[in-house]
Formats: sequence, C-alpha cells, structure tokens
Amino acid sequence: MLLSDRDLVSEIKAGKLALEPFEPALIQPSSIDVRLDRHFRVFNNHLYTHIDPSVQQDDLTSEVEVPEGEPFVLHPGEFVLASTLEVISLGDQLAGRLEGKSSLGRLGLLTHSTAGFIDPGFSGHVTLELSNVANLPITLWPGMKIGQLCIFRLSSPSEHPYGAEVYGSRYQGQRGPTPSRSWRNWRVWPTQ
Ligand SMILES: Nc1ccn([C@H]2C[C@H](O)[C@@H](COP(=O)(O)OP(=O)(O)OP(=O)(O)O)O2)c(=O)n1
Repeated sequence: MLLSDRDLVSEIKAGKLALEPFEPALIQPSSIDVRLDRHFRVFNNHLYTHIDPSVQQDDLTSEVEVPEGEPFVLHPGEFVLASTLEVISLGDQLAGRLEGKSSLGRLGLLTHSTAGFIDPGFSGHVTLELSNVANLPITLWPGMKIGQLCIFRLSSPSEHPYGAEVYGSRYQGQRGPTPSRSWRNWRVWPTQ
C-alpha cells in the first residue's frame, strides 16, 4: 500500500521512517521530495576500455564537490552519480521507491536510470543516477528538489531487512554518491 501524506507523518512520528535533515514542507500528497547534495561522482572514461560488473574497478569514478553557490553542469548524454541531501532510513515494514520530478523530467533530466528501489531496513544517503537526455546542458544546484520518495507498507515485516548479516547489504550506511560495489556472488546458478 502506498502511504499518503498523513501516513507518512505518522510513520515519521513513530520513528519507522526518517529523513535527516527533514523539512515538513517537502511532504507531497503521497510522497516526500528529496534534495540534491553537493557531492557527485563522474566517470573516468580515459582510464578504462569498458565497464566490467564482475570486478571492482576502483578508479572508475572520481568524486567532485561543487563549491558553495555554484551548480554542477550536466552535459547532454552525460551520466553521473549524485546523492540525496537526506539520510533516509526505513523500518522493517516499509519499502521505498525513488521517483523523478515531473518538472525536471520535462527538461530532460533523469533522476534514476534504473535502480529506484529502497529496501526495508536501509539507512543512508540514496545514490542518484543522473542523466541528461536533452540537447542542452542542465545546471544542477545543490539543495534543489531532485526527486521524490514513495513509501510502501509491506504485507508483513521483512524477516531479513537490508543490513542483516544474511545479505551483502553493500550500500547500508552509504555516505554520499557511492560507486557500484562488485558482487562476490554476481552469478548464481540453479541449485540442483
Ligand atoms: N538509486 C538507488 C537505489 C537503491 N539505493 C540503495 C537502497 C537499496 O536498499 C540499496 C540496495 O539496492 P539494490 O538491492 O537495488 O542493489 P544491489 O542488489 O545491487 O545491492 P545489494 O546486493 O546490496 O542489495 O541501495 C540507492 O542508494 N540508490
């Protein structure tokens, strides 16, 4: 079930959902707007011939911090990682989906390219996969509303929420835009 504004407020009051820092004005009818932080990760295309998800390519991205009062310029066709200003924490019976903002979508800015799911139990800054599909550069201003978070209540509490030992939970507690962490078990064959 998708939570309404009043349910979002009750979950925040009950401590089952947290956004830090939190601004009540960011609550929408059934979502909460999230803001852009000042840290970005750009791809070092000059260092690699290809991206291989099966290995850890440590120098694949570099962090860029935008100075106070300045924007990050995202050029057409570019793909960068950024992160929410807010640390987002979900209890074991809530899951989230990061969605774009229509006004930014109409300009050609994609907020997440594919992965928008936030697991129950997750806590950390959410990594944004930003790309510009317009024909002109787009300026990204730290602090601007960059997306919205929709929260769903699970049919029962998760038995092994994100962060539990049972999973890798590679992004639990992540700070800032976090590059892909390679899987140790990236291929799982059928068990006979
Ligand atoms: N745009 C996104 C989407 C997700 N996450 C965070 C919240 C999720 O709970 C966590 C893991 O997301 P996935 O399960 O989609 O990622 P993986 O399966 O690759 O990682 P893991 O093996 O840790 O589950 O990453 C994020 O920071 N930014």
